[in-house]
Amino acid sequence: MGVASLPKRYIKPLEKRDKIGLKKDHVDVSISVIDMSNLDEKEMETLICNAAEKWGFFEIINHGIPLKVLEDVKVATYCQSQGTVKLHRTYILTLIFSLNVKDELLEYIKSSEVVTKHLVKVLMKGLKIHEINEKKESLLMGSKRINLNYYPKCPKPELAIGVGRHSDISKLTILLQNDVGGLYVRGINGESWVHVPPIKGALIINVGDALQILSNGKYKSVEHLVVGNGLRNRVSIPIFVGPTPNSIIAPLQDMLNEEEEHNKPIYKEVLYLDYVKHFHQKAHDGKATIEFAKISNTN
Ligand SMILES: O=C(O)CCC(=O)C(=O)O
Ligand SMILES: [Fe+2]
Repeated sequence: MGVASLPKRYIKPLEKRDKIGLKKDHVDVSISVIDMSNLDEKEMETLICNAAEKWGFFEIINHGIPLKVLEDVKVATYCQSQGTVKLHRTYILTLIFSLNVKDELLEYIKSSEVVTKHLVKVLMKGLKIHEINEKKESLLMGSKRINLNYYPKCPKPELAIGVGRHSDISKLTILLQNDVGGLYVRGINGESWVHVPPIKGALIINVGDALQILSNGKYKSVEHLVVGNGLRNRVSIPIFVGPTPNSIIAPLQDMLNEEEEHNKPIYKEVLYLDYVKHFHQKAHDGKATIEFAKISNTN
């Protein structure tokens, strides 16, 4: 799939184009790559919590999911996309879960369970929350959704709509990408866009809005976007880990009691399903969704 010239309907309006890579001098730092096999628990906690606070994004390697499981799910996604002819308005294909990829997906989801739980535990520890009971577990990881994204090579990637600036609404996203690249994260200065380099066997982890709300803003869900590639097809597979739809999300009470500087809640109680609906009501628009949960007058 892919076309020789980009049809008009896929072209992003001028005012919506982000200046990726134009200010080379701004792209001077990168997100952390955390080796999960090579650290003691304390060091790992520090690195993970710092990355979640500062960048909202990090990559993990040696996380325990066999390389073969990761490769198989990418190949299955790629193969699945080849039979599909219709692109979205955005020049991406989000594939519907299909029987052809079922085994690989189930294996991937199952294998990702241990590392997901570990990350959640570490991130909660960073909020001084040491016990995750059943109720909290359903709030933190009660739902999982997996997308299979296929970005066919694109004649004018910088013009195509692609995945616009947004933050994820999930609690945590576990993202697998192939070796093409194109995912950019908002840099900590709030201006630049920083490329998330593909690393064989790595998973990208990012904080979603639900975790920003639960942590009362301590962990950041950060804007990101995807630019297609002129020469090669890209595949990405995010697992969105989040609360169950009927959960009420709000800053976690136990953390408000513990943490001095985060004592005052800045987000109100919101039904997660309402939050999801609010997100889907509009086109991707950076960090606008989280305003929905903000307490408007914090004085
Ligand atoms: O394809 C990617 O790398 C990221 C996609 C994404 O941001 C999303 O599905 O929320
Ligand atoms: Fe995303």
